[in-house]
Amino acid sequence: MLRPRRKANPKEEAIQFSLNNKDRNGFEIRFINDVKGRGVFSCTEFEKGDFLLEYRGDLISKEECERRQRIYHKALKVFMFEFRFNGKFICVGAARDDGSLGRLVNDDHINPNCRMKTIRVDGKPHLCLFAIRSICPGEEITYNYGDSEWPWRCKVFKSS
Ligand SMILES: C[S@@+](CC[C@H](N)C(=O)[O-])C[C@H]1O[C@@H](n2cnc3c(N)ncnc32)[C@H](O)[C@@H]1O
Repeated sequence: MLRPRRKANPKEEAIQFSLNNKDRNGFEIRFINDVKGRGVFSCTEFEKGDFLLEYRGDLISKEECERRQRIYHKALKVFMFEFRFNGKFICVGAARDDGSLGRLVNDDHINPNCRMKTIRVDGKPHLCLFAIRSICPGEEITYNYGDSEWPWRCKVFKSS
């Protein structure tokens, strides 16, 4: 008799994809507009809780992050993701375009469909996006970048 297939545990999936340095299938990059640039869109359905993508890059210290911020052009500074882990400020620097998708996910502080969580893999932190509600094919993947005065949040965009 066929047993129902066990649904993968989202955290285990996140660990596997992080260890393999690979993005999962089911997403595409689209150019949105000149202000937002590119974004990541779902090509399939996801359920609340599913693991989506890792924000991949170099795991660096606060000092190295500040050094890179000093020399980077402003277009690259936006790829530095600073966070706290074990009480220390550290950073994932994703300025180098390695073809991964997590670095291209845009901000939405009003109605995001996923959330960034830090998971520990072999003692190291990995930044992973998990769905906070069901996601339909064609939806843009977004998360809340956090409470900061992000310049685009106060702009009123004219619809054509
Ligand atoms: C980590 S990058 C995300 C990928 C970026 N859209 C691109 O094409 O490279 C962050 C930058 O994307 C843009 N961005 C992200 N969320 C946005 C939003 N809600 N509205 C406008 N621009 C946004 C801003 O320029 C921000 O500095």
